[in-house]
Amino acid sequence: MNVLTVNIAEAGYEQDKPVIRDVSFYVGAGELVGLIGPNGAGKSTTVKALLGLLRNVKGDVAFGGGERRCAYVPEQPVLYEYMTLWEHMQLAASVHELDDRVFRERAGELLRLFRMEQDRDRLPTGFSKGMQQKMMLIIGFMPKPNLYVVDEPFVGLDPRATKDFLTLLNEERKRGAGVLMSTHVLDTAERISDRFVLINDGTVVAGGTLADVREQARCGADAPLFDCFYALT
Ligand SMILES: Nc1ncnc2c1ncn2[C@@H]1O[C@H](COP(=O)(O)OP(=O)(O)OP(=O)(O)O)[C@@H](O)[C@H]1O
Repeated sequence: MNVLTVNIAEAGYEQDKPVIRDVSFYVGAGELVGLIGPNGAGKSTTVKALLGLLRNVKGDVAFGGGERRCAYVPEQPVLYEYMTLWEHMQLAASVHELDDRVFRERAGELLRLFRMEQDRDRLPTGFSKGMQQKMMLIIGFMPKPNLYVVDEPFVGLDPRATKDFLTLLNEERKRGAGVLMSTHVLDTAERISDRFVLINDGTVVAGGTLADVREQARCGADAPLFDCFYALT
């Protein structure tokens, strides 16, 4: 079963000025798909298009797996200045209609995991960049969705937080959640992704497993993802 199927013919910010073209891929239940490509290639535009945040989209996007469809973890934290971490978490819980017992249980686990228990009643404007990013992850993980769309998670997180995040993501994948992860950190992407979608200049230039991508890039059987990326872009 696919938790996400994307068939975008065209999408962009202004009418008749498409930024991406012919972008098609899927994310199966339990799969992690790495969305990779150079700066300005169209990764964020693809993510915005599939989340329904762009007006000029031609094509179809289908979410599978029933309720609690999708959690989006943005690269730039989105936060309310006058709300504490705990209040942000409560807001997310109410948006996703979690009942209070489930909310408290998950909220406690997530605060513990990301070592933010001491910070729950603080305003996030006083948090470091990494702490703000952890806050976005906590909020994203709370509803236990079928699909996670995660934008560049590795840049602000320290090694310990990265490991905790990946551990949690793996647990979620075992439960059947799929993940679409946009990133520039290719060695990590290579290690954790089941498949890749490589975007360049607004369109998909390669896709599939690492072996598929190596073949499409005419790279050798041991070539790292970085070399394939370089060859294809
Ligand atoms: N709000 C916007 N309005 C108009 N054009 C935009 C807007 N945001 C991005 N673009 C254009 O869309 C193209 C693709 O940008 P996009 O942000 O999707 O790239 P990206 O692959 O996410 O890059 P990066 O790795 O740098 O984040 C670029 O040419 C960019 O200038």
